[in-house]
Amino acid sequence: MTTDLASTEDADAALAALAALTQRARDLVDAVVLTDVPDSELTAVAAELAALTERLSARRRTSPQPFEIGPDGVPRHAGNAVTGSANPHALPLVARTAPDGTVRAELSFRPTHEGPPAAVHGGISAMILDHMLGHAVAMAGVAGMTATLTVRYLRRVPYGEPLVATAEYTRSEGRKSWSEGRIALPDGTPLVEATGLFITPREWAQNRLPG
Ligand SMILES: CCCCC/C=C\C/C=C\C/C=C\C/C=C/CCCC(=O)SCCNC(=O)CCNC(=O)[C@H](O)C(C)(C)COP(=O)(O)OP(=O)(O)OC[C@H]1O[C@@H](n2cnc3c(N)ncnc32)[C@H](O)[C@@H]1OP(=O)(O)O
Repeated sequence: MTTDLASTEDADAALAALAALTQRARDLVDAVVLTDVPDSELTAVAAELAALTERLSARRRTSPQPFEIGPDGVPRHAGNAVTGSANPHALPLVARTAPDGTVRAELSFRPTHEGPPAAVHGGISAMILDHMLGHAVAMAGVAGMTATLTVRYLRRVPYGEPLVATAEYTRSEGRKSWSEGRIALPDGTPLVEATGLFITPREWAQNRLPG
């Protein structure tokens, strides 16, 4: 088994293996957050984890898996902190764009995302909305960096329950574009709303996308 993603022939298999490892790492984080085993067991597991970390570090990249446009024309970014299949920090969020340009993702937070007791941290909700709003402007053909993000927290965001995030591009003026979105209960009750200004850096506007 190789982890050398430079070889296109092995890239898909390596990415699948990395995604499987990443999911194990998420499961591990969840187990750490919720564990109630005795101290002696915590110490033993910590020693095993140190050994595993050393094995993974035998070969290290200098940055996460890159942003790329897949063979299907769909952008993917395995290393992304929100969507990345190869990033344990990612939910991962799977955002889909409808023909009308609306971006939609079904998601469920976990106890590891707790901020206030029994609720999701507001910064985590903002991160998801930042991504959703950024995705909406990107799908409108005006990808940009977040310049401002205004978040309104309407109701406590639960974890462990199915939720829906949606976002729409609203308008552009030159290199500035705006979008809006929300995280809601499946019945449409909004929990958090956001509006954002995204600015297309000069070099992207000249068709030099990042990556
Ligand atoms: C990361 C996206 C990759 C996209 C790739 C393409 C396709 C992808 C397809 C799907 C991808 C799916 C989702 C993508 C989702 C992304 C969401 C996450 C995005 C982030 O998580 S991203 C990290 C946080 N973000 C930053 O790290 C920004 C740091 N910053 C800068 O990189 C620069 O600062 C920049 C570029 C913002 C501006 O730089 P600049 O040099 O182009 O701007 P300049 O000074 O020329 O200003 C031009 C006019 O904007 C006004 N202006 C400037 N800044 C403003 C501000 N902050 N607020 C209000 N107005 C502002 C000026 O006042 C002027 O206005 P006016 O023309 O009216 O005078």
